[in-house]
Amino acid sequence: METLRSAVADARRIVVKVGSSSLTTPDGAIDEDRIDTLVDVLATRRKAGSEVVFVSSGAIAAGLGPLGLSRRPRDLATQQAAASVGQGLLVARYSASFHRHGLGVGQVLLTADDMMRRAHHGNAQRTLRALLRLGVVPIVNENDTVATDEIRFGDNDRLAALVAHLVQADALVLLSDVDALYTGDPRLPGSLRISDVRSPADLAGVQTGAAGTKVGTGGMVTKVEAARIATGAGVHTVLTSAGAAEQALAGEPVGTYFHPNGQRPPTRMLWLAHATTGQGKIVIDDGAVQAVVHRRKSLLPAGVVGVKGDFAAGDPVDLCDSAGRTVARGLVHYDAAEIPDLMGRSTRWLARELGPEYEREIIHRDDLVILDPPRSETTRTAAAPDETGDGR
Ligand SMILES: Nc1ncnc2c1ncn2[C@@H]1O[C@H](COP(=O)(O)OP(=O)(O)O)[C@@H](O)[C@H]1O
Ligand SMILES: N[C@@H](CCC(=O)OP(=O)(O)O)C(=O)O
Repeated sequence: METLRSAVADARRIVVKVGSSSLTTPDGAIDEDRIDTLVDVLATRRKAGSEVVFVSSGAIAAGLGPLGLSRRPRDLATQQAAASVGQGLLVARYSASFHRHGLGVGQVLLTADDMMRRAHHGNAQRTLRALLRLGVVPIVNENDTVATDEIRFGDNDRLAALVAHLVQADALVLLSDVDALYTGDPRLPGSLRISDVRSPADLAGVQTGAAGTKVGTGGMVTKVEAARIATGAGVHTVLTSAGAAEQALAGEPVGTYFHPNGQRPPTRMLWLAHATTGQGKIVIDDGAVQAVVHRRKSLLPAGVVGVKGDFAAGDPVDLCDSAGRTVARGLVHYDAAEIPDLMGRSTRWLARELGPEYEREIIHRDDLVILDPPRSETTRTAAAPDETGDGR
């Protein structure tokens, strides 16, 4: 059944993401022909009246050639340097390519850390809306030069899903070097194309491997996760190859179509759940699990039984139950070093003994997101391949 694919063709606001492998040549240069072909499709859609937000990877890959590097570097600083060189070249190329159609572009670089903080989140949303209103095509990437290992996405698939939610897009199209999701690694015999995913149950038994090239990062794992985030927020999602972009945007039965299956939750909470990594852990007792998870209350010092890691007030931290499962994530109001003196105490006692400023919650409920189902490990899923990664 392909009928809902027409929603992609009809989408008034659409996010299109393209991966590094579809934009650059194996020797680390920008593939100008492929960029022009893709831009032709996006520009045509824009001129037909839809608002298009373009999430493009490829900064690191495009910086490799000019820096004389043959592979994605191992260390973060050199990756960031490559991104700094490549991002400028990439956007210059896009700018020239969209200019052929009389369209302007605007560069938008985001960090996960920024997006979950209320003020920054609002700024990014306003800027993207203004760009769309002005008829410009926003070109989004992670702000690689400032994102550190702890806080960065690494892959752009989840970033695209969260941007789709941020701009309230109707559809998300993920373009890669593979034409669809397969039941297993498409390079292996016997793997079959999956044309529709209606719910997570349709993914049972599907083998999603790591990146297939030396420049891509997330592989299918992050694309499927991105589709889950987007469809869970009501966004129609298609995964296919960059070469099939035109057909995908036209609602034709190419690639894999992920049916929307949820409502839009508050955007900032989505970023907190999917874009951040807990900078430490706070262990809470069973009563606090009940209060926070089931009754959606703030976390008070009385329910805290342990603290791990070295975080500062304002950081995202994971809340763990006594079995060690991460049940929630939130922006903490205290430094890690302050918490041992507070835990187990009532806020009234703390205010009396330490002063009124200690009457505040450990995490306010407005800054808390419940992780359902609970996670046994931290959320990072995408590990960037380095010089030891397998190239093709
Ligand atoms: N089940 C699967 N279905 C499709 N592709 C898969 C699957 N498992 C692993 N892959 C690999 O994932 C790769 C795409 O991921 P990646 O290299 O990160 O792309 P991009 O740079 O476009 O983000 C494909 O080239 C393919 O080899
Ligand atoms: N922000 C990075 C994205 C890294 C990356 O390789 O992402 P992807 O190709 O989408 O798996 C860049 O522009 O190089």
